[in-house]
Amino acid sequence: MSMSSPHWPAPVAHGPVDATVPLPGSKSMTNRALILAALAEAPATITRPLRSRDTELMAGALRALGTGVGGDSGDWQVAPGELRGPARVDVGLAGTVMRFLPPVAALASGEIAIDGDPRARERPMGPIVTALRALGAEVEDAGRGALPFTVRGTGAVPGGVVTVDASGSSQFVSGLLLAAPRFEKGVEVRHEGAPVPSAPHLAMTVRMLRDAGATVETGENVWHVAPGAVRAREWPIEPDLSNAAQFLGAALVTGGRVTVPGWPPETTQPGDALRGLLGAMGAEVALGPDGLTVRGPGGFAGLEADLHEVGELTPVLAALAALADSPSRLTGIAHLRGHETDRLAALVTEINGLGGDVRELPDGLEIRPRPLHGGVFHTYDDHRMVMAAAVLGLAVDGVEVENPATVGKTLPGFTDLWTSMLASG
Ligand SMILES: O=C(O)C1=C[C@@H](OP(=O)(O)O)[C@@H](O)[C@H](O)C1
Ligand SMILES: C=C(OP(=O)(O)O)C(=O)O
Repeated sequence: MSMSSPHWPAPVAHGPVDATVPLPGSKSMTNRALILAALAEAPATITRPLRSRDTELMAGALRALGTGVGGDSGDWQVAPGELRGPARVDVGLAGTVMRFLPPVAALASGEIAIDGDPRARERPMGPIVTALRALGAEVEDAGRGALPFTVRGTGAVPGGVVTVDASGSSQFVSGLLLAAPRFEKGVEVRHEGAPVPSAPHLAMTVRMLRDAGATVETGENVWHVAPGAVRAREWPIEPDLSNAAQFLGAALVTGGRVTVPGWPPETTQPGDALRGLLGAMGAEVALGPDGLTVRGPGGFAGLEADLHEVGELTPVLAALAALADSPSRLTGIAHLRGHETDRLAALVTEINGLGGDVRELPDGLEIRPRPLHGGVFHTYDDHRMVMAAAVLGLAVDGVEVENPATVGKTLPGFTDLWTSMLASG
């Protein structure tokens, strides 16, 4: 369970920010690297990993299965071991752990009991459970296709072809693919259903598998991973570009400048789409050797965008939209109802609670800017609700953020980073 903490008064910006904000590593890359390193033939190092609740949970889960994951606060040294139970795995509220770990547990011998936070039991899991069974693993649940469940491993999984409906989460596909080289026949995942969200995250899975020496072929709604060894290699982790959203957004809200150093010239991270999205809102965006610099011209426009591929950017973009000069329409994000919380409902309730005008659409949000007032902003154990609240607080006096510590899911030092950014204005 995440700890709750006293309300955080989100600071108002009293002038344009002018700051360089180095960011910790990507959650999505760190948790993929941990899985691939645990499945590899030899020890390897993950450099500049994210150390946060979600990644510590992944490290803990892999340790519980017999993997060595060492290193106090910086790099992680991963020593693959024989995967075995009995073990208990806590996935917290981490989508990457609840969807990526069970296929690894299926490779272990013994019973692996998997559970998480109360909300984790409500997040969609059915396609992973059904697919693992179809691939030859034994999974015992209460018939709900949800957490908690137990994987009874025999030390090997036959693998083969499986059809899933991954319209609810790309992580169903990624989870099956990441462990697939170690399945006896490899795995071919075929998707049937409404479109799979989060294409960049799928590209990240394929890229990192290939970086580990796996043979991966992809087509439309089909991914094939051949059986084979997973190569040990160093995993350098890029800064988390999705976690850049609120800092870069602060440049837009205050008419200031924010630079995020280390922004990769080419990446599979969805946060890279911020360049185009913030540009469409009127930001001046420059990618160079110093990193990504965003400058706000003063006022800024709303956004009409399909965020299906970059859903995790929604909470911060919605907060920006509430402060913009014109209305916004964010679509393609029905699947956010299954995220840390129902993000569409949470954003409507909390922004409207401050006097906003946000309406829920079948697949998104319509946001009409209005003068906002202070009040308590509830965060529903969702790190990105804390980030969204901070953006609103830049321009609205008296925003009190409930349980700010929940931001530690992916960015434990957030409030300090935020305060330092404002201090350097
Ligand atoms: O694979 C990943 O690392 C992720 C995939 C996405 O999940 P969904 O496709 O469920 O939105 C994203 O929202 C999540 O934050 C991280
Ligand atoms: C949806 C998110 O996380 P998770 O990996 O738990 O799905 C997110 O970080 O916005």
